Amino acid sequence: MNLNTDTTDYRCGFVAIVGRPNVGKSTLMNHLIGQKISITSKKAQTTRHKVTGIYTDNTAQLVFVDTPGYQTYHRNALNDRLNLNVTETVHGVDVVVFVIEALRFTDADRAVLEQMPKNVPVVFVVNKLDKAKDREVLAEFIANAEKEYDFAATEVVSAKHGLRITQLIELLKPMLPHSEPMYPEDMVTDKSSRFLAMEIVREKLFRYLGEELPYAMNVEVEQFEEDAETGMYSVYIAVLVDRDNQKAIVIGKGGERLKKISTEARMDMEKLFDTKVFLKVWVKVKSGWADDIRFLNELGM
Ligand SMILES: Nc1nc2c(ncn2[C@@H]2O[C@H](COP(=O)(O)OP(=O)(O)OP(=O)(O)O)[C@@H](O)[C@H]2O)c(=O)[nH]1
Repeated sequence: MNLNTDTTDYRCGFVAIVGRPNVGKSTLMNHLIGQKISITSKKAQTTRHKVTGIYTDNTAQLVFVDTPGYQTYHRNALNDRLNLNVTETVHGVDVVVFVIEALRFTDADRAVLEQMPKNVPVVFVVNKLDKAKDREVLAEFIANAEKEYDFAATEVVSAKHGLRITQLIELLKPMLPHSEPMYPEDMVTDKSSRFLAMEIVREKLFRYLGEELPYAMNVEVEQFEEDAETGMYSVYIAVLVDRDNQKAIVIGKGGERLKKISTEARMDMEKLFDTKVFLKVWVKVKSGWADDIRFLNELGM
């Protein structure tokens, strides 16, 4: 791409994607930037870290910050930290994208809206358009939902099916300040490979553990090395759980589950990093960690 960034017309700014768990924020961001960097799962509350995705074209650069789902139950140190993260993220951005599911506007959605700063435009994005077959019902739903907040604009999309994503980008552009791009044009994230490797393993854990997955679980990169000669990566990742029986669940019968998780994670990493990857994943027991603020700090959360 040849960027014509010396004109004063170029726009660049920060966009926060917010919404209650499971409305499709991560899926939306993946489509917005055209690459899978934020993890998605059928289960709620999978995004624990702020992930930055960057979209660049000839007229604008949109820097997306993905926020963890807003959760009002299960209060512990970890969730307090998550909620703090949402509030911190929406301050200091140029536009907020508030995502809901088509035909569902719940109290949890309202709770997220209540955190919006008054001086930042909020774009209302109705996701899962594919689930709203009756267009008249959808129009009525949107008209009612628009009464809940003074939105700057409204857009309907299907993140999963990649519908109307371009329209959303075009809608957001004029809301950003005139500025040169902040990041190089070929950059899609400012997260390190180390972080991305961890996110990939977390995604596989959520995918393969289903309902058995305890929320009190985290993933830690113990070692991440690139061979200077071959370019091959060696990645050592620990999965931290609360109890021995949870460790057994993650490992699975005869080690089958952990093997599947590791193999798929390695394949995803090889695609993303465009090199061969040696990956070792193991499970460690760490009791009570979800309530240990100092430990959260050590994890960089
Ligand atoms: N039918 C349909 N499903 C979707 C759409 N977008 C996302 N989903 C599904 O909704 C579920 C949740 O998507 P995520 O992107 O993980 O949601 P999230 O808001 O990031 O969730 P948290 O990380 O829990 O905050 C996944 O199963 C997605 O495949 C869509 O446009 N249509």
